[in-house]
Amino acid sequence: MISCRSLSVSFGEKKVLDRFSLSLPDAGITALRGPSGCGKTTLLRVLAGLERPQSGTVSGISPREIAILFQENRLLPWRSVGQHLTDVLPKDRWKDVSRLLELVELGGEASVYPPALSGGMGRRLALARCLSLPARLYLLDEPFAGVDRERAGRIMDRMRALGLPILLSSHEEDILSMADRVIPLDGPPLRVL
Ligand SMILES: Nc1ncnc2c1ncn2[C@@H]1O[C@H](COP(=O)(O)OP(=O)(O)OP(=O)(O)O)[C@@H](O)[C@H]1O
Repeated sequence: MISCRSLSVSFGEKKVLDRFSLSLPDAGITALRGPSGCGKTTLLRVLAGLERPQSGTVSGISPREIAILFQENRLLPWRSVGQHLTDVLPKDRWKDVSRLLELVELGGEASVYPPALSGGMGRRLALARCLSLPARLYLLDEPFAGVDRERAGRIMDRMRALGLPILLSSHEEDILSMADRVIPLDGPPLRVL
């Protein structure tokens, strides 16, 4: 089981995580809930090994087994939608490109370039690229920013059907209500699931 125990992170005087604990099941969608600035991204970054906590431990997974979707899309304007996936997939998995694009409802857009995508389309491309990476845990930071609720719901259902282990952050109740379980980050200091 993937878990973190008693994580504390401060930036200067500011305490962002205070002895935070969490256990994640092997499959399903877990959502972190909390207002802007409460530490959702910080927790994802600690799990991914991008931020070192002042104390506490992460166990059951190594950063190399994690794929992360950052809050920024980080798309390349000179690579098409389809190329964003072939750039990260090994050649023997290029056959999966259409399935991944359909998962995020970009099936007809493989030859389009990022400047021609809407904000929500760009977000869905970044999500498809993240999901195309092999991983034991997918960390998705606000995966549905700019994506309408109905579409986000359909995409969540498809991700759930694939059995992908996902930890996502959101402050939108609509998105949180579609997760299998929700962990509040704005509650009491020690939380164990
Ligand atoms: N590298 C850093 N240096 C200083 N302060 C930071 C740093 N990273 C995060 N913080 C602060 O830590 C707090 C939590 O930030 P974090 O990005 O984790 O919040 P969040 O819950 O993900 O917010 P949002 O929903 O807006 O993305 C904020 O007050 C932020 O300013």
